[in-house]
Amino acid sequence: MKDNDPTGGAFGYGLLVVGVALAVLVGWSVWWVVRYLRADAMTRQSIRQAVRVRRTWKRLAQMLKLCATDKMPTALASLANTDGKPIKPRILVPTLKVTHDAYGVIARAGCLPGVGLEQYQKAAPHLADAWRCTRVAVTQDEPGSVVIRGVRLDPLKFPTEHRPIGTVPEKVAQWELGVDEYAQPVSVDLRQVPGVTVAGLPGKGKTSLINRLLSDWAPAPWVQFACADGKVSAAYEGDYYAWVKRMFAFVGDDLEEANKLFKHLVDLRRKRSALVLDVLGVKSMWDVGPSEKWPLVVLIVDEAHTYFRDHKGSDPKTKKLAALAAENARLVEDLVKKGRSVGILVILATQKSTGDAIPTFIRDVCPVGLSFAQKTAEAAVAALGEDIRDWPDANPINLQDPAYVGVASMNHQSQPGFTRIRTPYVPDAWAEEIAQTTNHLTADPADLLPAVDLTKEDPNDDGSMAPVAA
Ligand SMILES: Nc1ncnc2c1ncn2[C@@H]1O[C@H](COP(=O)(O)OP(=O)(O)OP(=O)(O)O)[C@@H](O)[C@H]1O
Repeated sequence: MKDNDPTGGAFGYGLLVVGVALAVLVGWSVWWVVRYLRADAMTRQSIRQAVRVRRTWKRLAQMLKLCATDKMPTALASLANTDGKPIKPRILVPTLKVTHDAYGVIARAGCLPGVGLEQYQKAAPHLADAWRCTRVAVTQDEPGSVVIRGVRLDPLKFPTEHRPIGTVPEKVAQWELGVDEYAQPVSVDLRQVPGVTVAGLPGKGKTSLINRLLSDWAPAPWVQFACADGKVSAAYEGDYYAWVKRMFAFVGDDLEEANKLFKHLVDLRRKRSALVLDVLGVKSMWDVGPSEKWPLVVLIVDEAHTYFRDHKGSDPKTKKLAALAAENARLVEDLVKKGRSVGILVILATQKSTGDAIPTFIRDVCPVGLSFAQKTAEAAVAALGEDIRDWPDANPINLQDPAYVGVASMNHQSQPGFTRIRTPYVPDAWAEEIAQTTNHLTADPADLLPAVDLTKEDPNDDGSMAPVAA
């Protein structure tokens, strides 16, 4: 009887398995083809690169000495070895999982006895050659494997754009900056940071960088902005015109006006210092985070040298300007040195990189520094500090090529070295849209505080006036 034929049943079952396997294979191939066809030209190249990397890995790993040799036979091999011949040592090839993005490949490679981070890092230049990458970096984020990032194209040379989404950022005071030389996102946590300096030759992207911070943060009720733009006499002449209504204060290049603004902010700093414990119940605002009632205050000082530069001359007008500049520097120093715990952040930008553009006593207390292209090694040092001399690859004097407009070198006091970042361009129209939809959030942070008497003298404060809660 045909129905009871066991070979027939096994055959049918086998056909079914083959059919399912074929269907899976076809489904998987279609998925890949669709993915490939939908990708842009750069990503397609990366997909082909990833296939090549996977295909050649076994051979390449052996040639680059990234394999290990296991001379000890396994129990199974010993059992199977009935003819008594010596058992061949096993060559262990590290596992490799490869993914891709527009810039190149990201591979996770397994570690083996004697083959770890150090060996992979040594092999990185050869991996770059074999995989046809501009750069390869090897890092380790967990024991047992390493991440190999290979970029076929230099992400620093590809201009990008950023469209702000107009919603409150998920993370408080997180500054999304762009991508590094391996196309990895770079952001800086500006909580607890009192000052940031931004330097660079004209037209290299300083304003666009600050525009992004404004666009991303403006929808948040926990932030208020003030701006001193030394490039213009009136707001409508400059880059921040669209933002004026989202700012509780704006001044142009008038030193006296700027002086008034800085004094207002120093008063705010002193009031907040007097009130922080009473109002927030903590000594530092960052213990509870900024809020609508106690917002983070961001002061942008663009073309900072306008307000601080030395005025030389003995006529009364020059003397007055010199005195104002000196006082401005002292006031801004106060904000940077004492503003952190009460939620004040100062961002200073300048085209000029000399000691009087951003006085070194202010620059050195700003934990984050960024510099776009610079013309001379001295200017790079003035912008980023002496350490930049030890990091020639990251030196902003190498960013003068027009392809690097929008690329900055950054140092952060919490980590050694410098990171080069491709910052995106934020077209004015997109920034204006955000400014318009968020200007109802503007409030002067001083108006949000209870009254404080700032005139009482505190004998413990070096003879200066200290505020006393009223
Ligand atoms: N991140 C960027 N990517 C690509 N192009 C950019 C970027 N940032 C700025 N640009 C281009 O450079 C021009 C000048 O940029 P921006 O005004 O930001 O420079 P700046 O350094 O602030 O100059 P200045 O010191 O004169 O104010 C922009 O209009 C834009 O065309």
